[in-house]
Amino acid sequence: MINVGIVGGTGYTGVELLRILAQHPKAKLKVITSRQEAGTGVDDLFSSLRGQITLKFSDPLKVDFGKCDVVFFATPNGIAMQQVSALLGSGIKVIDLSADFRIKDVAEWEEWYGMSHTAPELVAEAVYGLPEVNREKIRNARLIANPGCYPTAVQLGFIPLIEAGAVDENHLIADTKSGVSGAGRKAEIHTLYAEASDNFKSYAVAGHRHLPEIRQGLSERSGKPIDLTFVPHLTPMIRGIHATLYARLTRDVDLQALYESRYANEPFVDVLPAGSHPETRSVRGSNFCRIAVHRPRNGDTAVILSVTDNLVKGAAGQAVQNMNIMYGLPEKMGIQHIPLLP
Ligand SMILES: NC(=O)C1=CN([C@@H]2O[C@H](COP(=O)(O)OP(=O)(O)OC[C@H]3O[C@@H](n4cnc5c(N)ncnc54)[C@H](OP(=O)(O)O)[C@@H]3O)[C@@H](O)[C@H]2O)C=CC1
Ligand SMILES: CC(=O)N[C@@H](CCC(=O)OP(=O)(O)O)C(=O)O
Repeated sequence: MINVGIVGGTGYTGVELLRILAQHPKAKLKVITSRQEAGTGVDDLFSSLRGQITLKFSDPLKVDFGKCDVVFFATPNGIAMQQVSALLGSGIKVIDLSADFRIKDVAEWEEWYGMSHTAPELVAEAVYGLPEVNREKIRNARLIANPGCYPTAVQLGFIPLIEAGAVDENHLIADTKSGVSGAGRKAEIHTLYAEASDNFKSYAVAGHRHLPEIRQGLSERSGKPIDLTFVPHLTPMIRGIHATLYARLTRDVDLQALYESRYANEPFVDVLPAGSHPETRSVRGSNFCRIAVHRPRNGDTAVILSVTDNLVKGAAGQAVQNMNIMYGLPEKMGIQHIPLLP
């Protein structure tokens, strides 16, 4: 069994980790923290977990992770980096769902995240937890930087085109939509029901912190710098990411064949039949990324549609996928949930 700790067990990604790991055949939850709910029974706060988890939330400042093999951080940016060094030093592996270790250029990270990095020496070692790209590195990693929700959907959508060198890589466009749970389980005006339930809006058009993460990942696939315009939107739904990606083709390519070939052996990337329009509800609660490719009027613009559940493939499910790989388990173990329909 893998003894697991979760820091931040009451947030949306933390609760998704609880949902998944409570039924994971090889995971044993040992520590779950929450400052606000310390001492409360997990299943008292989340009745859907009744009969699944008997632990109480621990105070993160008083907890001993010594009995854990791996600790997941489902905490705001800037928290994991304060604790990872000590955990690694104790032989405990870390899977960080925050952005603390995703961007290799520490100065760039500090600029976008507005804080000084307290563990810069670990950034180089951290493995970016996108299995479709880094599976072999993930196998032997001590520290995983789990990708963000938008970067997961956008990179999986663009990667086959970038690897094939088939597009103008300096004028990529990512038009992305997220459910409100992407903002986290905290009281903010813009995520209140009265504000978000009957509204649709773009935000951070001038620059979103996922831009450097996506640029880093796609530039690595290309072997040279790429650039893209990334525009996120907040949609009146709870969970889901829908990315509409645009790229100008620089040579003729059979998009359907390219994507089917690239993702043929990927357990969680589903390339839909030609002409499809993937819906976020088709991945709700599951670890799948469903992709459809289009070339309107057979012109020189590729339109790629990519959908994920921001809390699963965009966060907790991908984190457990990475854990499975790190521990030599079947990659789909514990994350084979079929989406809830309709
Ligand atoms: N929501 C999403 O779709 C995605 C989120 N992420 C990232 O994952 C991380 C978690 O996101 P999300 O679950 O939405 O966040 P939430 O705001 O929903 O939850 C945050 C959790 O962290 C705990 N926490 C807050 N501050 C501290 C602290 N100083 N020390 C220890 N624990 C703390 C909170 O509990 P308490 O305050 O009681 O301790 C809570 O359990 C973030 O970095 C986010 O950017 C990544 C991909 C997708
Ligand atoms: C709707 C919404 O607010 N989404 C969040 C995405 C949060 C996320 O993915 O977290 P990381 O920054 O750790 O990747 C945002 O746009 O900031």
